[in-house]
Amino acid sequence: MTNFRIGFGYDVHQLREEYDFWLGGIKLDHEKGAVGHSDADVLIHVICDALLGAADLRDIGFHFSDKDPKYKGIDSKILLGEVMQLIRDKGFEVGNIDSTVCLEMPKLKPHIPAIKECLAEVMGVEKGQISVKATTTEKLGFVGREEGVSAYCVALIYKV
Ligand SMILES: Nc1ccn([C@@H]2O[C@H](COP(=O)(O)O)[C@@H](O)[C@H]2O)c(=O)n1
Ligand SMILES: C[C@@]1(CO)OP(=O)(O)OP(=O)(O)OC[C@H]1O
Repeated sequence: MTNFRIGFGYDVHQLREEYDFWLGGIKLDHEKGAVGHSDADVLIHVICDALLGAADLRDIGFHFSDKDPKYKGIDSKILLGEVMQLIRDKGFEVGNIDSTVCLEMPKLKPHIPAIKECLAEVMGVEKGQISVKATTTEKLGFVGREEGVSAYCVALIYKV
């Protein structure tokens, strides 16, 4: 087996009024928020899945079941911290991650530095190892209708 491994994550959450909108560990000020068993932070969930996939450690729902009341409303930053521990316990460190959030509104551009800072702290890596990008879907599909938010992430990890 090589010292380098890649992983991929994809996730979707519904957007509804009267829910908080947590994304990348920060709370966005928006009229809609994401629905989930946890705080529904779609960006953190795809990072977790990419890291777990890279380390051959199944997926986020395997470790933190959405049927378990223990995780009801949980801050996804706690889950990401636990995932980092799992991959480090297996002897891996993060090379870099690259992610894309698909979201019609709000614009994420002004929030990217704060998101990177927050994720870097939770993961115990440098900000430069974390890339967060955003795109609309040009008003097409569930993202375009502002019914949901999706995200993709790839992660590179290596054996220390
Ligand atoms: N929620 C979003 C969506 C997009 N952006 C930024 O706008 C650029 C153009 O988006 P298109 O969907 O028209 O390609 C994109 O590259 C992002 O920089 C954003 O900040 N927040
Ligand atoms: C994060 C978890 C925690 O129970 O719940 P959800 O917020 O529903 O998120 P999802 O990505 O649908 O499933 C993964 C679960 O592990």
